[in-house]
Amino acid sequence: MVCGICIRKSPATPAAKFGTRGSGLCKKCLTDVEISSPIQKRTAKLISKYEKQIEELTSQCNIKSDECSMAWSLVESTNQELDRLKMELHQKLVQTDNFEQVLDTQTDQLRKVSQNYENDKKLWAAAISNLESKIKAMKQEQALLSLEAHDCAHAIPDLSKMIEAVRALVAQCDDLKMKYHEEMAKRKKLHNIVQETKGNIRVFCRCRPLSKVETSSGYKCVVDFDGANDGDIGIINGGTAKKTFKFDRVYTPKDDQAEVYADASPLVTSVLDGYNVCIFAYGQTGTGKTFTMEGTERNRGVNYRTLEELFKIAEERKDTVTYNISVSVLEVYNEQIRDLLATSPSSKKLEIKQAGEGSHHVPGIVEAKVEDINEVWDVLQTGSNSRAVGSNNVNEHSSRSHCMLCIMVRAKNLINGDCTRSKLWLVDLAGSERLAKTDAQGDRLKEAQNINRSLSALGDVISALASRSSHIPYRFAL
Ligand SMILES: Nc1ncnc2c1ncn2[C@@H]1O[C@H](COP(=O)(O)OP(=O)(O)OP(=O)(O)O)[C@@H](O)[C@H]1O
Repeated sequence: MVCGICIRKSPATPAAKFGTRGSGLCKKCLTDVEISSPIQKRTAKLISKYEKQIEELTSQCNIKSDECSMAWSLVESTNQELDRLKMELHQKLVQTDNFEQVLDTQTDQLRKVSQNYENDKKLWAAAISNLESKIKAMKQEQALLSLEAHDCAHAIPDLSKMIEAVRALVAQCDDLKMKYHEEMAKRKKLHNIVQETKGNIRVFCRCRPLSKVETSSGYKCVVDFDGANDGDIGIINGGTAKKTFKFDRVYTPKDDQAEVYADASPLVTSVLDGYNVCIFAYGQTGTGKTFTMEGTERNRGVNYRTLEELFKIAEERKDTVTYNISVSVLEVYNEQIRDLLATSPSSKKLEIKQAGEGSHHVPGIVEAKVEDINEVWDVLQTGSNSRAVGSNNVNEHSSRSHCMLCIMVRAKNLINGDCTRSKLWLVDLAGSERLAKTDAQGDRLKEAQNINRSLSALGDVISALASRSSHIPYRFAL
């Protein structure tokens, strides 16, 4: 800070004025006192001296006053300059503050950037070290590969020999494959020729053992199995001569389900080869048709074993043939066909239509696609349940209805593209006993007549087929 100093001219004080006549004004009492002449002279001298001094002082004072004035204006201009500088300083301070803020922000940013940089640096350092170790490993691998390549280069002549050998093997394999397929085709043909030679129609006879009830009631077996191995059975009927019947094969009561199935088994191969096959059980009520075809859970019959074999062979052939298998189950009762797989009863009457020579189908019947034996068994259970629902007494009903299981096989040979369609019918016919013996009336009579008609028509068809007749009377059945 610069302070201002004000210097002014002092007002004229009443100084003692001395008269010319030797008197003067006393300063203390301001009275005019008489002054003697030497004093007067000395006083005048002093006065003159003082006056000179006063003049000098006054001029000095004026000079000082001018100097002061100049100094003052200097001070003022200095103050103004100072104010300006202050302002400037203030602005600079504000600017500095702003700069500081900007600096702080930039410092923060810089710190963050620097932190990120540090982090990135660490990451990159880790990545680089990782890459370095990978490069090292790769270099080692490359060195090993170089060695191997080096070895391989030596082995190239051997390799060429091996390639030649492999080519020869592949050619041999192709040749063997071709031969295999030729042999397979021959086998298929021969297999089916064998089946035909055995007879397109084969009749097997199975005699069940006497049941406990029959034994305890005193019944005795009247069948003579002496010629069973040659397909002969004799019926001993009281005193009359033994009647002998010839079959393709006879199963005695000792023969179990597996033995019975053994003869049906080759027919499964025929079905998968594209041939139609029908296996049916015919006989009086209670003779064991259902036991032979269906069997029990512990003692499976022809149906289950056939299907099991069918899927087994299909699986074995899966590399060369794809099979598409579906199943239909129907019941024929009183000349009416009932679809046992239909979920809702249909008002439409199902009919058998001839699709080609010896080939028939039932339009509208459910064909359930099956992938394995378990699925087939589920389908069969559905059919069986449906049969039970259709009757109050399923056993009583079943012996008077024909139950037909149809397995449709569509095959595609993956090697030559050949496609075949074939059907396997497994039929449990109605009991034939009532044909001759029943004296039933009403509904039972109608049932008996229908069974009679259908079994007789079946007999006609079979004998026409057996005699290779030009006309097969399929249309009389149903
Ligand atoms: N080979 C056999 N060994 C043991 N038991 C058998 C044999 N065959 C049939 N049975 C038994 O005899 C009884 C009658 O058999 P099944 O019901 O199969 O006769 P069916 O001919 O089908 O009769 P239906 O014509 O009434 O349907 C059943 O209890 C069955 O278990």
